[in-house]
Amino acid sequence: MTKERLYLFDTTLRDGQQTPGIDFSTEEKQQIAQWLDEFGIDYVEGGYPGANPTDTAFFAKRQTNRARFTAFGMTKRAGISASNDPGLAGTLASKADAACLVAKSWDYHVRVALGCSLEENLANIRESVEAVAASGREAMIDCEHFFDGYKANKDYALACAKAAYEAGARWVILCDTNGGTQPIDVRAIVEHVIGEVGIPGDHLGIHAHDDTGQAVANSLAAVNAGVRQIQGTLNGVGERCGNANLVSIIPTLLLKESFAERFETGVSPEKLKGLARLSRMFDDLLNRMPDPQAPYVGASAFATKAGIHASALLKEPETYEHVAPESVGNARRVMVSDQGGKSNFIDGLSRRGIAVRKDDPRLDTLIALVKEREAQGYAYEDADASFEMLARRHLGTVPTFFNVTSYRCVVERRINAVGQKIDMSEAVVKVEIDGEEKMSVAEGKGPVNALDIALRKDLGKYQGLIDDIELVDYKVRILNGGTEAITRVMIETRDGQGRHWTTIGVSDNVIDASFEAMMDSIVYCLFERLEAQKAA
Ligand SMILES: CC(=O)SCCNC(=O)CCNC(=O)[C@H](O)C(C)(C)COP(=O)(O)OP(=O)(O)OC[C@H]1O[C@@H](n2cnc3c(N)ncnc32)[C@H](O)[C@@H]1OP(=O)(O)O
Ligand SMILES: CC(=O)C(=O)O
Repeated sequence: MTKERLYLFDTTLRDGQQTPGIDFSTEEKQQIAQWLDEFGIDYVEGGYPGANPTDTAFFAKRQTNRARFTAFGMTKRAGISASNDPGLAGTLASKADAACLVAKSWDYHVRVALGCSLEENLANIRESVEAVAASGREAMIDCEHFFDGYKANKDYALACAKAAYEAGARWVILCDTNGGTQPIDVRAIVEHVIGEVGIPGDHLGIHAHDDTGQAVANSLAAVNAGVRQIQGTLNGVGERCGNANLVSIIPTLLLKESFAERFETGVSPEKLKGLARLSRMFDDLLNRMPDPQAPYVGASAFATKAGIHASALLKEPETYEHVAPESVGNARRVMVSDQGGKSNFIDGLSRRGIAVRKDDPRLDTLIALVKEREAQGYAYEDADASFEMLARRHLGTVPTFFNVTSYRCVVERRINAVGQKIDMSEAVVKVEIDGEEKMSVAEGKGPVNALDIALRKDLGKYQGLIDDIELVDYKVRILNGGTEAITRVMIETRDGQGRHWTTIGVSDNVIDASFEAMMDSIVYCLFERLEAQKAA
């Protein structure tokens, strides 16, 4: 069966820029446009030339190689010609291949927001499309509030779409601007536009907002009804609750039979394997934590804690995975926690090179130990190194490298003669190595930092093995309220080769919890490195 082409239109750099908290620089726009272009997106809407200096500068040259570089704009205002309209002039002066102009298609908006007659707005749409086409660019019209407009005055909304199409628009995009339309209505309205108005589906697009959490569903409903262009953004950024998330839509189109057997897009299965990376690079550029539960690409999208799931998953991954994680560049994670059974633990241990048979009684006692410690406040699912140390200690394979015989830390605030506050934290750690006691003293920015420095200052013969490690993240969580609270500390450590590991400590004393996590981190590092030396 011949597949129909679906066109992907990305508006991260335009509607995404309307997201509270997002403000791209020109360099960031260039980087994102390059990612989208290489990924196989058909249209990259780069912004609104003429509206601000960043977008005007961005459109001073073509920023994509393969994708059509698209400028946003709005239809000309009433009372002036297209050639004299300053807004349209910015769009037409740009180096864009295509222009997507927003047009009012809800009569209420024409009256209230534009303040012109319904007929004048139709003329503005026609003349603006003609001006774009005459400039040699591909013309597109975003029919703003199309679905709300259709419900309020069907004939007028349709007249706007028809005016754009008949004036030569390559694409007429039906926008759910306020994001409140339901998939069943999107489908019925799009079918009506195609069936009764006569605009073919391969000239129609959908632009959906996520105000009811259904922008992806609405986009797919529109495709099922016949549209062949989908507008959306990376990770669903966009005004208010965001736009349709292309990072969810694209794998659905490529991997779900009901779409994959009917359609093809510019994204190849090979490129799709870079989807998780693209999504994470974009979050990184935004300085945001990736959403672990993001469909397809989140760190938890193919993770399981549940013992019953892990048991089946390890026999046949398809039992609990709707698609293969590798197809989108993600990975399966079978985690160890109080929700796990033998399957989770055997998998977790074997990934760390620890072989334990299912009938080994030490496996049952290790599981019981983890569950008991999780009840006390530990959480091993993200503390990989502490889990490994716990398991290895339980199996009797971790030597005692050193003993901490005591530690102390002091926090002092002094007020000097001119009333300035001076904070000082000092720590003293005593360790015993091969019968010899060593004492280290350090000052730091706070007590945990001072303790960290003191603990790693002099570990005698082991010092060379830990010189390149540093504490890169420190998280504290209070597990119950009040001054008697139990505190959980998670520490992330990195070494000179860029390897990371996470350890955990739990105590009713935050310093003690921190110290436990730091100790696990150092012991884990020594264990790994000495084992590697033995194996070499
Ligand atoms: C649904 C969407 O997401 S549409 C995209 C929305 N994005 C943006 O607005 C971001 C970029 N916008 C801007 O930088 C500015 O709004 C500009 C430069 C475009 C215009 O700025 P200003 O000229 O100062 O106008 P202002 O922003 O106050 O108001 C918008 C004007 O556009 C008019 N307008 C709105 N939509 C349209 C349209 N489709 N066609 C013609 N005119 C329109 C409004 O009636 C209003 O005109 P008025 O000032 O005569 O009342
Ligand atoms: C054009 C647009 O962004 C909208 O209607 O939502």
